[in-house]
Amino acid sequence: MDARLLKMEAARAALAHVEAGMVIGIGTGSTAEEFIRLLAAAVADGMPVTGVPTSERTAIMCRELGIPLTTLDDVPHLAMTVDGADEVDTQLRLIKGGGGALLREKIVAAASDSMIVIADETKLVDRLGRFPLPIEVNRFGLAATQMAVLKASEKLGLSGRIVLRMAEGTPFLTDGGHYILDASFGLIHDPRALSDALHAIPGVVEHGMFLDFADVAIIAGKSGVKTIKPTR
Ligand SMILES: O=C[C@H](O)[C@H](O)[C@H](O)COP(=O)(O)O
Repeated sequence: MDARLLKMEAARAALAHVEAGMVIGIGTGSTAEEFIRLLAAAVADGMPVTGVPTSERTAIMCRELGIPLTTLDDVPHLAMTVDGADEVDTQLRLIKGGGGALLREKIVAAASDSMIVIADETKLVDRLGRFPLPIEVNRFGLAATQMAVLKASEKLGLSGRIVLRMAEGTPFLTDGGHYILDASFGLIHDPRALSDALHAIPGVVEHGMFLDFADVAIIAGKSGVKTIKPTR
């Protein structure tokens, strides 16, 4: 079964959690886009649902497909958010931000009663860190922030390349107008310590580790769809 079909299966299972009248967060990325297509079909069939998009890219797709949208300014508390991930570990800690949407995704997830993660089985890992960690940083003082990230990670015994994400020859800009540093630290032994260290750096806007966010992960694999809940 190809990856797209698996993503669709996970998205289909997530749609079963959506109830009429809900306002839900809508994630970003290729897996979230499978969910958006299915949600749009449900809306076209008369299901009253409103979405809060986690990126401009998601907003554009939702509008094109006729999903009604609102913002956290109008609805600051959501029933749930459905989103993909770059990595999911056994405790349902995530790495997100491969598409650069991590900040809005985290804000929306934090405003939601529950976060449902949808992914194909290639995203499941024993320990986070195979996927480079996206770190969203303010454009001001980039080199100083990059050095501070390096020093903080070295203190935690992590090493690896930290590179500025580029897009078509220029630095990639997030929806919030920030840069992304992609940090290839390798396996992250203590995600909480790294999270705290990154949050202590003034130029760091947010990082892509989602710790204690996901309530359910719906993982589609060759042998079927399974639902994982955190052990915390
Ligand atoms: O910034 C992007 C998001 O965090 C995505 O949810 C994540 O990168 C997974 O994307 P995909 O479903 O395309 O693998």
